[in-house]
Amino acid sequence: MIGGNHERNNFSIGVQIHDKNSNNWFSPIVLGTGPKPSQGYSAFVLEQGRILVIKKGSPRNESIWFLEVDSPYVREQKKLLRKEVVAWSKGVRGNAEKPIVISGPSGVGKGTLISMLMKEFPSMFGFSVSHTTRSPRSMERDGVHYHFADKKVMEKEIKDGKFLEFASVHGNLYGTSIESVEAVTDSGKRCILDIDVQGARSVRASSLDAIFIFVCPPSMKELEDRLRARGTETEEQIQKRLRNAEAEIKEGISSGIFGLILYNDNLEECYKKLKKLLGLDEVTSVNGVEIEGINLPTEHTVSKMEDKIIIQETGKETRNKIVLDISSLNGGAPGRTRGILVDAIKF
Ligand SMILES: Nc1nc2c(ncn2[C@@H]2O[C@H](COP(=O)(O)OP(=O)(O)O)[C@@H](O)[C@H]2O)c(=O)[nH]1
Ligand SMILES: Nc1ncnc2c1ncn2[C@@H]1O[C@H](COP(=O)(O)OP(=O)(O)O)[C@@H](O)[C@H]1O
Repeated sequence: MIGGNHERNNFSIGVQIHDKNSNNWFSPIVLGTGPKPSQGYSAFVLEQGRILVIKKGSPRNESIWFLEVDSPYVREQKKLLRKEVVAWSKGVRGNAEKPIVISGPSGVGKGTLISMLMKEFPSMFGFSVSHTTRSPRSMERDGVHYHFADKKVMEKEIKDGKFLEFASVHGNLYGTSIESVEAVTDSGKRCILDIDVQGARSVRASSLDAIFIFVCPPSMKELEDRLRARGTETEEQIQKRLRNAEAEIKEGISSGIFGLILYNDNLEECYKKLKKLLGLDEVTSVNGVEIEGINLPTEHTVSKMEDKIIIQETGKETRNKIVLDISSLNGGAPGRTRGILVDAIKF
């Protein structure tokens, strides 16, 4: 049962599950940010364990939602949390392209390449801001480069299921919170994750459908030079990072986690290759492609024909129709956003 909760001024709608066998109602753990209560809803049970919820009278990009009740993502979370779990995903227009995981040894140039990508395509990519227990470098800002976290607090949040993945790297705890990925995908942008090989392995084993890129240095000597030239670590920290680098490179190249391997010798050349891998080499526009919100007429009727949902405007002379192609559901991050193809037909 999905329902509003106006009386208690709780501004998100609640979910309850009815167990037919025991005739009991219970409240599952609800992951993701759900829709706010509205005047009316239409709902359809879809294949793959999802319920499509369409809200009436909603502002732009607030009207299409999926409650995932038995999707692969939800099944995985149920196992992890050992409780009943459901997850909200927001429907966004377009393909909600796959998130990009970038790994590589410290100092290889991951951060530099990601900054170049975000600068050239600001509306296309968003960075997943990780949590870490390491101290900030002088140029780093909390909430922008990392969420600098207290170890105890972060460990508790990991236990509570708030993290997509986490790992201990160079003696500190690092992790990607569900909320960080959600913040990027909710804005319709393609998410970039800069995480280590262990984190990439966890993401690979999860149901997050991502592409995996490993960045390699031209040599260990060059890696050492870059780390020293960056000047952000003490000698002891540099030594630790170099010791870890050899194992990381070996695993990165031979584990089969990474479908794409990129050598960062000449920076400009490497950046060009990265753009080519992401299919961006032909893109000349600075703003790239935007995934637009889905804008529905306030007053409408909803019907379902095979795998199309038809939303028809009512109460006006121009009766606009919007067709959602639910067979097109793909990409995005489960439990956050789902891409959906939308056709608008004007009469
Ligand atoms: N698993 C995991 N690794 C992360 C995360 N965030 C950063 N890392 C990795 O932690 C390592 C150290 O990162 P950082 O301290 O910023 O140093 P840098 O790589 O030398 O810039 C790098 O390999 C990052 O890719 C995360 O959320 N999860
Ligand atoms: N291809 C390259 N050639 C020379 N220096 C580079 C190259 N790529 C990155 N750098 C420099 O190497 C240092 C480490 O890069 P950074 O992006 O911080 O690495 P990471 O995020 O992988 O730890 C930075 O000072 C950066 O300017």
